Amino acid sequence: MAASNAVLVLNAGSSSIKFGLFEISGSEPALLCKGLLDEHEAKPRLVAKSPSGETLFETQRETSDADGGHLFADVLGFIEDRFGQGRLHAVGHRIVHGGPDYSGPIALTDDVYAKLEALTPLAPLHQPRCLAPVRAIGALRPALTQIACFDTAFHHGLTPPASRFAIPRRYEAQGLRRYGFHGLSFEYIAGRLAVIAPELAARRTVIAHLGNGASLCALRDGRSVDTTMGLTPLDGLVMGTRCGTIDPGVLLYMLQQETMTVEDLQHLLYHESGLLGVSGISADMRTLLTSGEASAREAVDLFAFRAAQEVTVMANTLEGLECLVFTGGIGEHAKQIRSAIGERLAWLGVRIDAAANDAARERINADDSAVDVLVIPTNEELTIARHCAAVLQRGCLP
Ligand SMILES: Nc1ncnc2c1ncn2[C@@H]1O[C@H](COP(=O)(O)OP(=O)(O)O)[C@@H](O)[C@H]1O
Ligand SMILES: CC(=O)OP(=O)(O)O
Ligand SMILES: [Mg+2]
Repeated sequence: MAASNAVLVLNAGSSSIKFGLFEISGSEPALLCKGLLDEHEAKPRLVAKSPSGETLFETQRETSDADGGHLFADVLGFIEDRFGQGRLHAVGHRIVHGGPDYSGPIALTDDVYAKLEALTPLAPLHQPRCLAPVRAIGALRPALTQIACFDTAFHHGLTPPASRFAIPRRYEAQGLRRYGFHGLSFEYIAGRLAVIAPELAARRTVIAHLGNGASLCALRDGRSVDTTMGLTPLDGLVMGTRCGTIDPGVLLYMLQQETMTVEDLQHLLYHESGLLGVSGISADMRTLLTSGEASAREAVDLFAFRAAQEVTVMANTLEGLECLVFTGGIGEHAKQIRSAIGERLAWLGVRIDAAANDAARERINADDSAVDVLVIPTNEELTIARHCAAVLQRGCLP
């Protein structure tokens, strides 16, 4: 029987479920394979690749099931066939909202699960997608340990005024505050920055995680001191289908003048707004960048305008800007977006080198830039695997 030393990591985002299988016997988790579970398609699909990107396994279901359970059965079956029965020791999950109670990873019990499920209204696009695999895997392999790793945990130390909303104080006592998200990505980037550019580790840094969801983190001495998402992952930047920061009067208008229900309004803000709403074409940055339509250009322009605007808000919290890091699907791959944001920040001394940006080099600032500008691919799965290894080593199991 194989040594039971592997952890399956599931990273359920708003537009995809990424997975990674890691061996956790050494000092750093080692990737065994990675892949994608695509349950959005009419025919749900699983693709597994080797660490170098060669396809190891691919399967497609003829029909979709409500909770994607078939795909989790497929991924567990693949792992057991390829890496040995009994090899899998635990499953680590990205859980988007940890609420006020969780400042670090925790083993999932029925009690923890119930608390996380109760947070669904604060992340309606994400929390059900993050929790569905927990339930499916619990039903398929009840003996497997499951561990929750939170997007909110990295921002847990945020303090007023950054964490505070200007509403009556009694609501803060009920937990209405800025939580922040994408923390597993920001944590990875903070750690990576300390390795690849230790001279920048103490600099005033803004990390721009630009993916289907998008947010910024103001980083001081490796810790989050401000972020653009708030109580929910709806705040801050323009996103694929989310509006980001908006005049709250618009919401009142929708409820009163458009006589929308709360459900309609939630759908409008989470699913119909952002790049999709403004372009009327797509939520996908790749599609918009190649479209010739004026509305696509305008959506892209608004995305970059708002991102640059919010970088200055983060720089204000940091009392300066010395380092800017791009990550996430758009941050890593869309050179046009990096250069558009850089141009809008020229007055802060940001200068991007066109050739370095085109080649997506790790460092893309020009020599005369007052701000170091880097592109660092994120790795939320590795962060989750590290947390799982720590939880398992501490023996903090249910
Ligand atoms: N080569 C590319 N050029 C422009 N945009 C890209 C490219 N590759 C991915 N993207 C964009 O990245 C976004 C998805 O980011 P990602 O971080 O993978 O999403 P998620 O939030 O689901 O994890 C999409 O808008 C996609 O169009
Ligand atoms: C929190 C969030 O917005 O996540 P994603 O980018 O996966 O949508
Ligand atoms: Mg993501």
